[in-house]
Amino acid sequence: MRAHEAGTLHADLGHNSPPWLRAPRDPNDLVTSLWSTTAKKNGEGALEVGGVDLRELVAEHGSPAYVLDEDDFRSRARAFKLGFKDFDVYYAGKAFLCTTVVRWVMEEGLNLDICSGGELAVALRAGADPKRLGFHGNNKSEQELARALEAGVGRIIVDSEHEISRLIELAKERGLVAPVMVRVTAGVEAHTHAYIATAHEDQKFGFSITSGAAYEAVARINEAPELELLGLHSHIGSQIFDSSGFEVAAKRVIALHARVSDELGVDMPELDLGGGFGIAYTTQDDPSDPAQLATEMGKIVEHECRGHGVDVPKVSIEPGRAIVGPAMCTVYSVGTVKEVSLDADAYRTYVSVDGGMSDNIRTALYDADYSCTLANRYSEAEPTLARVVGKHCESGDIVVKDEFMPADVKPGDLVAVPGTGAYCRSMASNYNHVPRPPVIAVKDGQTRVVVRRETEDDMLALDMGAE
Ligand SMILES: Cc1ncc(COP(=O)(O)O)c(C=O)c1O
Ligand SMILES: N[C@@H](CCCC[NH3+])C(=O)O
Repeated sequence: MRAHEAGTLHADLGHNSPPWLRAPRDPNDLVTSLWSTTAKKNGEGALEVGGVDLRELVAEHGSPAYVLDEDDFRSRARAFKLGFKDFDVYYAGKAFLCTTVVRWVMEEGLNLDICSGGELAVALRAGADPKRLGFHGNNKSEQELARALEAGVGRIIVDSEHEISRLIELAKERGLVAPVMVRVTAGVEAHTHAYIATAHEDQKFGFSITSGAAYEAVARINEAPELELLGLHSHIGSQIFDSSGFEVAAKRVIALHARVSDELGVDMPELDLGGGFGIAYTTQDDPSDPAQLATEMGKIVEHECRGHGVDVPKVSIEPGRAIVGPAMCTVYSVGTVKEVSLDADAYRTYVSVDGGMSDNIRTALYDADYSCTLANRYSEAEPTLARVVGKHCESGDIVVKDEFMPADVKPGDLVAVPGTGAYCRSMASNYNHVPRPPVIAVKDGQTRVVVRRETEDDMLALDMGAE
């Protein structure tokens, strides 16, 4: 390994590294704001989460593994519940869902947002009260809708005229009344990656307020005896820090809410402003705390409702990432380390780990930034700018684009990546027939496997030609 002086590495890479990256004084230090609350380095420099030394966790359960800090998850859920005390809080299960998490969510007094028959099945298997479920999706099938109706799901968020027709038929056949919200598009350009923004006009979700489609959908639902109109639903996107997007969306949605009251004489009892609250993946992200968000959102809603002369409806939100994201980290084992020359003086250190884009697709898909730390030992070595990559057959198989790691990082070391709770296990794949890692809950020095590691037999079980 070439020797480097801390502080010169950034210059070495020139335009290949982000301008905000600075070599840390000590690459062993944990940037605690990026980690779950119980994460710390012990006397030997090994990472502990929930009182569990990750060296021991890997010795027992193997790597890679997602490590879920139960206390952290519960305290973030509770912070939303308490911060948004006048709201209903729906945990967005798409971020990460398993039966254990459904039970934690219910125990902490939150409701649950689901968006497929599969997520509904997990919620029901966990014993969730169906009334506390909100069912999303732009293309729910007849079977999914029928199952939701029969189970008694508390709200179905309708997203198209076809779905309204489908639901009327299904409810009529069953002699039921379906409680519905209307997903509207507020025409907001949220400041986030294009693939995770959902309130601009040119995308697949919702009924446009601007075009009049949202008003027409509401009027149609209001006329249908098989449907109970609960209210409007807006979700502007994900990983959002700038509250102006929420403000503009809330104004437009409440204006529609008021128009419905004026012209149809219907005071819809509810209003959902969605999720999307950003978390810190690197030191560049500065998230707001739930109480502050609640105050800001509550003020906007009240101000707008007062301005329109309508009663304030029961407001709900749907945070996913902000609850589970920081509660999990992924621990990997290093397999190979390589120095790659970029030009005359610059090079990059590639640290290959035993997972990659199959357990975290976000870097490849959204150009997302992550950070990491050496998790099994203290190192005296100086920091070197490294790129943590996976084991897949893609050059875009990157887990952490840029991070300063001790220059003596070597095969057999453990590397842990914080902030992997949301949209990592839930978006994991079997690419290259790599089995998906387990989710291991940690608390008070104990581990509990809440989702076991996938095996080759699990994968081969689907292969009808296998013996
Ligand atoms: C309708 C809806 N609600 C809630 C969420 C949760 O978003 P986040 O995990 O960013 O809070 C999403 C995902 O973006 C969503 O589509
Ligand atoms: N999957 C996205 C979030 C969008 C979720 C659903 N609307 C992410 O990883 O950031």
